[in-house]
Amino acid sequence: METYKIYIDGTWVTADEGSNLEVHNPATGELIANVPNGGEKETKEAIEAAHQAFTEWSAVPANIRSGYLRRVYQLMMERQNEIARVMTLEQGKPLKEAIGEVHYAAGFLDWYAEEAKRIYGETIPAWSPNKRLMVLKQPVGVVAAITPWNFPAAMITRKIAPALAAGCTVVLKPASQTPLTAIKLFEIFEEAGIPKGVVNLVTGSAQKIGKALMEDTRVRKLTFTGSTEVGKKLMEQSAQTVKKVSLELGGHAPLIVFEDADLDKAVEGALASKLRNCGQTCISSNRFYVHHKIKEVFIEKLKEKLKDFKVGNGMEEGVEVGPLIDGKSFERIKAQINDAVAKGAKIEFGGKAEHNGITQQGGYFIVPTLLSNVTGEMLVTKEETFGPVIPVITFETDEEVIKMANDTNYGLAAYFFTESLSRSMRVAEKLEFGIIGINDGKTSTPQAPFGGYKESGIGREGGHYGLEEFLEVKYISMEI
Ligand SMILES: NC(=O)C1=CN([C@@H]2O[C@H](COP(=O)(O)OP(=O)(O)OC[C@H]3O[C@@H](n4cnc5c(N)ncnc54)[C@H](O)[C@@H]3O)[C@@H](O)[C@H]2O)C=CC1
Ligand SMILES: O=C(O)[C@H](O)CS(=O)(=O)O
Repeated sequence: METYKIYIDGTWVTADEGSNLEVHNPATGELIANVPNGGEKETKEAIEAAHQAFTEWSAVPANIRSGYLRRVYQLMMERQNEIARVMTLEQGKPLKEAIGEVHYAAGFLDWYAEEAKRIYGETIPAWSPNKRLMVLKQPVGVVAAITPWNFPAAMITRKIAPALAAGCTVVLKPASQTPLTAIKLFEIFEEAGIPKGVVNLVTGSAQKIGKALMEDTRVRKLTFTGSTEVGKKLMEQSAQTVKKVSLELGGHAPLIVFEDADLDKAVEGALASKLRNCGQTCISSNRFYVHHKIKEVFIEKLKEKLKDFKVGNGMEEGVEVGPLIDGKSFERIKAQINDAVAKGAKIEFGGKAEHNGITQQGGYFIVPTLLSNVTGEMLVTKEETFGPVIPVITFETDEEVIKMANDTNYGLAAYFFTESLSRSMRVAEKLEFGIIGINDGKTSTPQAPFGGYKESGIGREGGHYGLEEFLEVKYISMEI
């Protein structure tokens, strides 16, 4: 069994205590690797390395920093099969989807290699003839990045690419379920020649590593992707040293099918936004609001398509829906389905939840489950699902469905299908969500701002917005 190392100050090292964390294959439960169980000591060493490297790295000319990012992009694309295979082994997503994620993740390097060269300041006309006013953009400093298990490559590059482009240095703590993809990326960072201390990787106790990062005044920025619950905890901890924060948190996306929708487009969009990564994404549609006049035909069309989806081990040819990440997710989703049925929902398709019983660390599969007669009293309409469940709720008027769609503390993504231009603008403006898909269930792309309203987070990642999160604005007033 391979035991990997963590990357601190340009060196691969083990954890001081010598203990390791196990990594399991969620499709089979088998143990696939060990990684260092790092804690406060390793985290402080990583922060010191990033702090020491910052002065030099932030002074590297933008076009040189851009060159490093470009080299990382090239190496990721050359190694895409190797990275994808590791991702499927530790996260479970089908290999084809893993390749897609590597391309998406590399896309942030491609985008920020260019953005690095366009960090412009400005001059401002002074009101006094003997004054000159100007604005500089400067890197915020040492960045703490904490990432989730569901997109083990893209959530890392969506943070590290803009951070390096801005001239920041980084300490990353990846999810304990998916450290191997992070290690692959750091092998590439090293091969691309990124100077020692600029990027640092620590695996181990989330609480200990998080606490050390949040308490340290040298860490000036937290960028976090994960649950709203953990995001709130980290936001509280970062307040003690007033760090800048970017939080990409949970979601509970509505998907609305209006009476005039192109139903084939709506079915395609619904499945794309629902079954990607087995529904384990923060922007997956969670609530399907369908106009009552087209509900039956929509459900029949969905059922027809669902029959084609093969559930199984992501390494197998043709599998499109992999396993859930762990037993906790499996139990939560089963409970949501059972709660809905107990309160009157009908299982139109799926509903079969099976565990191959090998270990508690894996083998959890849920067949995509389509529920009708769903009402607002059911858990599926209130709690984030993070799994392949499609609850269908009917509506009659635009005002009614917008009210229901907005009735959540989340505000990340929302989708709707209509052929009316005026309805498109009216509804898009009234939905309280940071990402809106109109006749489109696949909205994520490196050049666009990703982020949410309300308890789905603070700040944006991607596009030029994502770079601003790692920059300070400095105002200079000069008397001449
Ligand atoms: N808005 C977005 O872009 C995304 C949101 N999510 C949300 O995250 C959840 C699922 O992902 P998970 O990884 O299970 O979320 P999670 O919040 O449990 O973990 C996310 C990361 O935080 C770390 N962490 C957990 N407790 C911590 C603590 N006390 N201090 C420091 N770090 C800590 C974990 O080890 C992991 O690296 C879902 O709610 C999903 O909606 C997930 C991915 C993307
Ligand atoms: O973890 C997630 O859900 C991602 O942020 C969604 S995406 O950006 O990979 O689409």
